[in-house]
Amino acid sequence: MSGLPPLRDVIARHGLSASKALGQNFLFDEQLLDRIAAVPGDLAGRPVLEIGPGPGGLTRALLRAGAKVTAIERDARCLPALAELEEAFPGQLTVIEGDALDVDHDSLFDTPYAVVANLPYNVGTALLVDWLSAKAWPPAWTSLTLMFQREVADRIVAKEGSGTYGRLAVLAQWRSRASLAMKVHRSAFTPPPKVMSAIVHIEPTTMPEKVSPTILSRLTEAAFGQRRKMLRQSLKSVPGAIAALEAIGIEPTRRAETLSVADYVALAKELS
Ligand SMILES: C[S@@+](CC[C@H](N)C(=O)[O-])C[C@H]1O[C@@H](n2cnc3c(N)ncnc32)[C@H](O)[C@@H]1O
Repeated sequence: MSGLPPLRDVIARHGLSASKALGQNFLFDEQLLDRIAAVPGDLAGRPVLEIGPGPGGLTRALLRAGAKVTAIERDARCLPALAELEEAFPGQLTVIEGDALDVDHDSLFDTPYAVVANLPYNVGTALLVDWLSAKAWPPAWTSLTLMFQREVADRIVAKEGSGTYGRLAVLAQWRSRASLAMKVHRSAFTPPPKVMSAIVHIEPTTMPEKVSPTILSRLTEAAFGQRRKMLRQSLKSVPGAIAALEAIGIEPTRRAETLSVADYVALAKELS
């Protein structure tokens, strides 16, 4: 949008040197930021939770798209730059200073909300696991649009048979649809990180009936914990699992990564 100063100027004016400890790699390319903000679909008038707005590059793009953004940022140095955005888009932005891992996100919204974030790797994965483990399904979030290291993005969307397929793929796909929305080159960030990135987009689907999330989690933990072993060995620690394999016609000589997400769901259902 016209009227906003270039992001590089905002950073210089507020002295926002990127902090390595906070995993800060900023995006300045406003066209790229607009493309990321378009991934969740039309955001006009919709509530959005943004984690880690930093100097506000992605925040601007979300505001331009008409979203009503609630943003949680840990680095107090960024707040003056974000306050300028609050002024430029009256009534559209609320900023909360704090650690996103400590905030109850659902309590910030009265209606379902989309999540959009460019986060440091470890925080992003921890939050992703929390969002995907929501007790109520469908959850309060309508979609997750998240930047990850390319290798983590691959693990989230992986299909059976691939080397990156594991617990994270099953968790992200058993009651959601997860797709790789966009690859982002490391040179798009300032400073550039060592590795490539990608945006993953996740939407909840119908939760399979009569499947205990706890049992599903226990199964994938045991199976992928010893992914090179045959299931008859790796699943020994889960009571009833070997019999359940046979009951649904899965050869116990197979290995964890050969079972599809649907196979794990069927197995968990048999045990639930
Ligand atoms: C990779 S930078 C992205 C900044 C900006 N969204 C962009 O795309 O240019 C990550 C941001 O997350 C913030 N951050 C890191 N850990 C956080 C946490 N636990 N809770 C909230 N924000 C966090 C950092 O301070 C930083 O502003």
